[in-house]
Amino acid sequence: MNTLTVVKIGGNVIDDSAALHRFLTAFSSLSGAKILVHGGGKIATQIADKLGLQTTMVEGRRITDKPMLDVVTMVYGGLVNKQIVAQLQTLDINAIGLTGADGGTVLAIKRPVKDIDYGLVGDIDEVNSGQIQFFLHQDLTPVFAPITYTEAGELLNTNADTMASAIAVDMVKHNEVTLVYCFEKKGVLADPTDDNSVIGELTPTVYAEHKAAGTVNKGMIPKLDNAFKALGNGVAKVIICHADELALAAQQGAGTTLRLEK
Ligand SMILES: Nc1ncnc2c1ncn2[C@@H]1O[C@H](COP(=O)(O)OP(=O)(O)O)[C@@H](O)[C@H]1O
Ligand SMILES: CC(=O)N[C@@H](CCC(=O)OP(=O)(O)O)C(=O)O
Repeated sequence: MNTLTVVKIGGNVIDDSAALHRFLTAFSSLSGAKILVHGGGKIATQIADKLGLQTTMVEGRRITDKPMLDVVTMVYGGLVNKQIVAQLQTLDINAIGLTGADGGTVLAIKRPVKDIDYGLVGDIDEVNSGQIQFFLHQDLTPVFAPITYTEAGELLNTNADTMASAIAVDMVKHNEVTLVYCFEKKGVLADPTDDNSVIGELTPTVYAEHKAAGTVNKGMIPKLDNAFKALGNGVAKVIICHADELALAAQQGAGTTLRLEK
C-alpha cells in the first residue's frame, strides 16, 4: 500500500515567518505523498481585532458569527493558504490550496447548539478521499485551509486539528497513513513549564491522568482527542512534535507518539 503523511501546522508557527519557512522546507523534503492542513487562529484573532471584532474561544473553538466567518474565510482560505502554497512552489512542491468546499473535499454540518452556540462552526460529515487521492495521483500536494461547506452551500469555520484527523482517517481507504501534528513545543509536556519534559509515548490512560491533573489543558485537549480518534480509526501512526522536528519525527521519531492500550 502507498504511504501518505498528513501534517498539521498550527497558528503560532504560521505567525513566525522564519519558523514557517523552516517548517515548509522540512515538509517539502518528506518522502512519499503528503497533505498539509494549516491553522492560523492567531492571525485571524489579530486581524479580527484590527477590524474591531472580539474573539471568544470555548474549548479550543472560536465562536463564529457572520462577520467573524468573513474574516476567517479571508484569512485562512486566502492570505495564509496562498502564502503557504506560493512558498511550497518555490520549494519544488506543486501545491494546490483548498478549502473543504474546493473539489467537494470536506463536507460539514453546522455544530448543533447544546450548552454552547458556536455559531457558524462545522462538524465534519464526510471527506471525499477519492477526490483528494485524485489530486495526489496528479502529483499535486493538497494544502487545506480549515474552512468547510454544507450541502446548502454555506461556509463553516472548522478546527484545523479536527480537519487533519478527519482527512487522515478517510485517506486510510487508499494509503497507510501517518498523521503528524506540528506546533511550537517539543511534544506533549508532562510539565507545561518545562520544555524538556516531553512524554515520549502517550496512552489514553496517561492522557486522562494529565487532563485530570490539569497538566494537559487548553488547545492540547481537542488536539489529543482528535489525535486518539485518528489512531482508533485506522491511522497507522500519530505523532505530536515541534515544527522544527518534522523530518526527524518522520524518520526515527521525535516528540510524542500516541499508543492505544490493548
Ligand atoms: N501538556 C501540554 N504540553 C504541551 N502543550 C500544552 C500542554 N497543555 C496545554 N498546552 C498548550 O496547547 C497549545 C497547543 O494547542 P493549540 O493552541 O490549539 O495549538 P496549535 O497552534 O497547534 O493549533 C500549546 O501552545 C500549549 O500552550
Ligand atoms: C472553529 C475553530 O475554532 N476554528 C479555528 C480554525 C483555525 C485553527 O484551528 O487554527 P490553529 O490550528 O492555529 O489553532 C479558529 O478559527 O481558530
